[in-house]
Amino acid sequence: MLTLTDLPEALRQHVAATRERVAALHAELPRNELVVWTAGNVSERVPGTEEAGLPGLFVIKPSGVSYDDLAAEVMVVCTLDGEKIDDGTPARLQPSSDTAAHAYVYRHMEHVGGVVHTHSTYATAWAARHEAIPCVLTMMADEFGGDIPVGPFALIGDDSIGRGIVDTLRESRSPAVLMAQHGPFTIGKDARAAVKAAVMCEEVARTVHVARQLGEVQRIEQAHIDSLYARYQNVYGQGGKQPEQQQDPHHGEEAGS
Ligand SMILES: O=C(CO)[C@@H](O)[C@@H](O)COP(=O)(O)O
Repeated sequence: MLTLTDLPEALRQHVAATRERVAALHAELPRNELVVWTAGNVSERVPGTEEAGLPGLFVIKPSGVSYDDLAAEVMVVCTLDGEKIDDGTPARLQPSSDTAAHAYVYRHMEHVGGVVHTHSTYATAWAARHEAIPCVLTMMADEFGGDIPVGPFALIGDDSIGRGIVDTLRESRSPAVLMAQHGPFTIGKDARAAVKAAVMCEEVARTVHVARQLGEVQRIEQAHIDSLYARYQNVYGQGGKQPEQQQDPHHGEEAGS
């Protein structure tokens, strides 16, 4: 078993910083009303392992622990096979029950640095119906680049959920997938981006549901979706990229391709 204290100092510092980020980001789940009790989790890939010639690692919350108690020192460090390393936490402290799903995503989507899972009400209601959320809002085009897809029903406990997430998201620009009759999983370049996608996923799930109560909704034309997505992903905010820097952040290709 890999032992944290045996790792190079630089990597130990990366692990410590990742633990701090993942612990802090878990507070965003109840703050944004995405979870009840402990029903949600955040993980982030530890940077620098490849450079050190070591196996990939990621940090995830311990299973079933209250968000009030999720300090950095109880964040669990796992290999990309989902195995807990000797990370300084008590041996009895088990990683999230979704660790296998997060690990599968990290093994099969190298550009992904963060994964989030919630059971947020409106997104989970769409998942209960096995129904993709149609791209009828500019905010959906901005953040999801189209519809939010549905993934297959899969039981927890092996690679089934992770495989369903990856197989679905590989066919979509969306950073969110609604796993049928379970709930949303989101990805991002880091854990913060994945938490943002989870917040936006619940927001648009609610808005589109309300709109459909009022009447028919109409999907935005694909050309407009592509244009909105390219702008938001590459120009929005303070970090506007120059044309040569622009790419699709979820898939590493040219935006809009
Ligand atoms: O849906 C499930 C369990 O069925 C989990 O996603 C949820 O309860 C969160 O579990 P963890 O506390 O992360 O182990």
